Amino acid sequence: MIVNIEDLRHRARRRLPKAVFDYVEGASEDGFTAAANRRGFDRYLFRARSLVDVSVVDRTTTVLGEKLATPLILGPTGLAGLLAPRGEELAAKAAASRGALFTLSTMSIGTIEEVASASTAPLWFQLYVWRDRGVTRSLVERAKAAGYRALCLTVDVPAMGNRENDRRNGFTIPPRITFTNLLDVFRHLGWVLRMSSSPRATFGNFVDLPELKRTDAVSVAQFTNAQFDPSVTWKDVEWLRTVWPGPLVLKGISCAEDARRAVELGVEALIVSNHGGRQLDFLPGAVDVLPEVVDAVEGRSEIILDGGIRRGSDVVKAIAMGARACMIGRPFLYGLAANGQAGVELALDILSKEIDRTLALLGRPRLADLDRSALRVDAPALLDAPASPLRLVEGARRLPAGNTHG
Ligand SMILES: Cc1cc2nc3c(=O)[nH]c(=O)nc-3n(C[C@H](O)[C@H](O)[C@H](O)COP(=O)(O)O)c2cc1C
Ligand SMILES: CCCCC(=O)C(=O)O
Repeated sequence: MIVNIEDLRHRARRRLPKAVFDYVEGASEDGFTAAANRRGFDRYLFRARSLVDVSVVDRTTTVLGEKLATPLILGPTGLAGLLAPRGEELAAKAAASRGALFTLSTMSIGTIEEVASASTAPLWFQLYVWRDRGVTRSLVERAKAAGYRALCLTVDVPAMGNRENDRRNGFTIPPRITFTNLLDVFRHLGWVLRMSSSPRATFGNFVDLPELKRTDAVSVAQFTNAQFDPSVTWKDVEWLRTVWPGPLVLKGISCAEDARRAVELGVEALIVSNHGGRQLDFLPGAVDVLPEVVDAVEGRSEIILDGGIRRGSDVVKAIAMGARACMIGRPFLYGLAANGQAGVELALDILSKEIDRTLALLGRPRLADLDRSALRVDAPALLDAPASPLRLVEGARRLPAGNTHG
């Protein structure tokens, strides 16, 4: 029986070949940051108020003017179409049916156009800047033509993180059957059969790219390191402003200085994120960095927290700290692998119901009622530990009141 996100994870693990599950689950190097994304939430405890009328709970919010029925954004995830045929389309449909927002990765299997025509959800397009600016510009123009609402530039991949499992597993695009994974593939014939109806097993937005045509199988790191431009700077953010007319979002902000710089350039939303612990290891947990960024931005851009959300209570904590909404990656991918569109809907329902229940128990029936006075930072052992990442976010201890959400 599936009652929470962890149950969905188990189901996904059973249904996917090892190399595919490991790609989804994988963190970089020692996995410190991926674990810190979860541990970070343990430092925030609630201050509940009693005898509040919670007969009506309201978890609606707006993100960049878009009204959402739940404060959840499906994050950009490359190769989601390997978890279920037309996986990105299914996830975008699930977002539409639950009033959430969907972000399509540059590195998706479904194309910009396929996903836009499959779903009525508000869509963002996530951009990686290619060495070939002609390719980059054409991605941006395609996203504009297909009606994506915002462009989300990911800024934490100047090089692909060191995902050692993918190397051990020999994970490639398209996936290959090798001597080492033969038995495992045989054990997952259901997946093989399901995937046989997939339109392709490679990056859909680049099927015409000679590099993809020439090579029959490449590792993700090989391909992305060859294509992504490591020289991208703030100048490129300014350039994107000239080619993209809509709101601009930066994903992967992890300190106050960058947040301020983004605000100066008029970036409409910032995603506090460490890429789910898949990039630079030994960054603090995303929620540990959140107060620093919220305090630096002072309400001039919207802030989204991304990384480690597995419970509705995590979402409530992030919003109380000053985020407008949360982005999720693996939780909806587990759902997608477990049961396609219905699985993603289940992941969204589980989190949304947990949010509702938490708000009721906390005595804050509306998301807009949340502020830092709903929290305590109450883990003395962690607070006093000299190496605690919390030392980096001194502001978190002060917990000033004031609604940063509304
Ligand atoms: C399988 C997988 C693929 C991802 N691909 C991308 C991507 O193409 N672009 C991007 O900006 N982030 C990508 N991410 C990062 C997610 O957008 C998000 O930041 C991260 O998953 C959040 O952490 P969580 O999984 O704990 O929710 C990917 C994450 C996963 C798990
Ligand atoms: C598949 C290309 C890379 C996607 C990515 O950003 C990630 O795996 O985290």
